[in-house]
Amino acid sequence: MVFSIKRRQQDIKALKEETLDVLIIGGGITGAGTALQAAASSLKTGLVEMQDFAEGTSSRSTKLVHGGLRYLKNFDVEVVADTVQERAVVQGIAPHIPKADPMILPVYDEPGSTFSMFSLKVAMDLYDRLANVTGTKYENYTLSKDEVLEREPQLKSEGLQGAGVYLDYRNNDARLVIENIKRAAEDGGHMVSRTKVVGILHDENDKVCGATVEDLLTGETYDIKARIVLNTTGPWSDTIRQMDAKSDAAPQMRPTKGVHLVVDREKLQVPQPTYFDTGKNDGRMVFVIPREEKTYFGTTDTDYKGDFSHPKVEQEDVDYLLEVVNNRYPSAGITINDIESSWAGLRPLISTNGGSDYNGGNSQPITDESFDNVISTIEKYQQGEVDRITVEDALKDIQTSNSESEANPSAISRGSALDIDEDGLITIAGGKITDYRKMALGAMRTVVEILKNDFNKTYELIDSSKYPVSGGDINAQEVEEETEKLSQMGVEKGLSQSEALYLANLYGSNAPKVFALLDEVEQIEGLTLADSLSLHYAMEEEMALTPNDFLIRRTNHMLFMRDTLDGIIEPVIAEMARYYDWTDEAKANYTKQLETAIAESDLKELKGE
Ligand SMILES: Cc1cc2nc3c(=O)[nH]c(=O)nc-3n(C[C@H](O)[C@H](O)[C@H](O)COP(=O)(O)OP(=O)(O)OC[C@H]3O[C@@H](n4cnc5c(N)ncnc54)[C@H](O)[C@@H]3O)c2cc1C
Ligand SMILES: O=P(O)(O)OC[C@H](O)CO
Repeated sequence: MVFSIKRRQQDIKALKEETLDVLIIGGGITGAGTALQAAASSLKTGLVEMQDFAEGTSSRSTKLVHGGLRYLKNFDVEVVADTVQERAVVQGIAPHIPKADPMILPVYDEPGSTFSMFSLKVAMDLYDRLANVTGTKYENYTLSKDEVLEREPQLKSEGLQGAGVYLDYRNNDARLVIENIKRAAEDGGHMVSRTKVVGILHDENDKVCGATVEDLLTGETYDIKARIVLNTTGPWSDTIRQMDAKSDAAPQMRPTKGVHLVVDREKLQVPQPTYFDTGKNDGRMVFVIPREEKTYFGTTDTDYKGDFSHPKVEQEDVDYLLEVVNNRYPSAGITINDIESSWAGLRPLISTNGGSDYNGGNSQPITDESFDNVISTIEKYQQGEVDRITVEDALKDIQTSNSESEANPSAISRGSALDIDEDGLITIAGGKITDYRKMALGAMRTVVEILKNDFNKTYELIDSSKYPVSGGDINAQEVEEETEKLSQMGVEKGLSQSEALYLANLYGSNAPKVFALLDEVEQIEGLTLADSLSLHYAMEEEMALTPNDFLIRRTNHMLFMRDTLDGIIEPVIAEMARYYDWTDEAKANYTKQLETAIAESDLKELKGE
């Protein structure tokens, strides 16, 4: 399958001429996952994305596939139940992407601790039980204070009580999006980036029947006709609904900004993903995660009102995260000058989502007393000391705290909501990357029901829990062995072992297609052979239209390989200019765009450089 600028032109032609079953607005993980299920189920499917695929929130996450252990404190059990169970499903359909990587959660005796050692153990047991991890090699366990310090000698020992260790997964968020998009395209979906919805179309009955879009590469606008329009624009969800003149939906989104900073691993050595309270009694927890030869940490969680396409890292974000991390790792002494790269993203939170209802509830966070009472009651129930009624009574007696959630974004549920407006526009917003498939399934069930009832068109949905994304056709139980075998195919084609393994890890079952490019692609001067192949694969099979697309979202060069980035900018731009036959002006514009992105990621302005 070719997924290049040539395919883009074919898809645009089809979008102008066909009436789609479903038009999806937004090419982040929610839209991509929905498009995969729609196209795989043979619906006439189109998706338009105004930026690059995943350029919104879905490339700016903490890059975990996780259940959100801390959400249990808000008693968001349904969100945790859905997400923690989905981890294994996502790993099963995209085995080359999420990787099991147990999280260590140190507990300190300080005001506002999310967990005590006791409640942490019960929460981890609940977490494992919800995900059927109990009794497996990844079952949770606790560590004494000394055992924690043995693993993490840089960690602050004062007040440390011990730690819990429980299963979660690290993820490549942007790659998960593009592999969903590629699979949808392979199955006949028309997936078009740099195409912005600028209007919603209605029929004579004031029902939504498509959208007007602008091709941001050519400036052309055209109409796309569709039986159903699905709004999966995350933080922009209200913007789309407000664009719809027939929609009377009240705004529901409460986007909050989250920032991550990256330092060299030598600066901050953690053996595995580490997750702890900020120590500021603010209801926040922060991750510190090893990735390639770096360590990244985050996040903040602050209400945001700026340009959704361009959330920036501000001084107060840096100050906050440095204070938290230097407090937990006193010997690290990290300063802004140690920061090599960074990113900021917007959570698509739903403001009414205060608590446990997975699809948009409205309870508030519960008091510590209620939380501890429920935890101890569950513990007694598990020991057989009390019956189910007692547990149910404890749940019924939950007292919610004087609602802090107006002030505290971290107390807002990470659940999602699916809304259908009067004119038929469907919006699915909120949620997380981890439960994207379930969110998409919820949307697709609604879509096929409407197609059947209103258009007499019947479709059977595929089982998306077993339908691999592009690159996911490898045995999920033997990822390492299969990746090793794939890499050997690269070695046989002349790649070094390390380059072949790098490409096999990145592309999964698509790696042989990348290796096959060796028959037609010469090593580009200034690039490794692996990067030469990767760049051509990104342009021919992953719709990488700009240097930023390749260096930030198709690979980790910008964020986690900053040391070598400067040396490859020139040859990457030159090869893309040649491949796309850019004018000098276009080449200058893309160069400027990349320089700006790098300067922002480096925090050049904040460093006073
Ligand atoms: C700091 C942070 C950390 C997080 N960490 C994690 C994590 O580790 N694990 C996890 O599971 N979740 C995490 N999340 C949550 C997760 O990232 C989001 O829930 C998810 O990415 C939202 O995806 P989406 O597709 O709904 O939105 P987006 O990814 O934002 O996609 C919406 C898309 O719509 C496009 N769009 C908007 N308007 C238009 C228009 N008019 N026309 C065409 N296209 C348009 C935008 O360009 C954008 O690409 C985190 C979020 C943040 C902010
Ligand atoms: O939404 P939060 O506060 O759990 O933060 C997101 C994490 O960084 C990873 O999901």
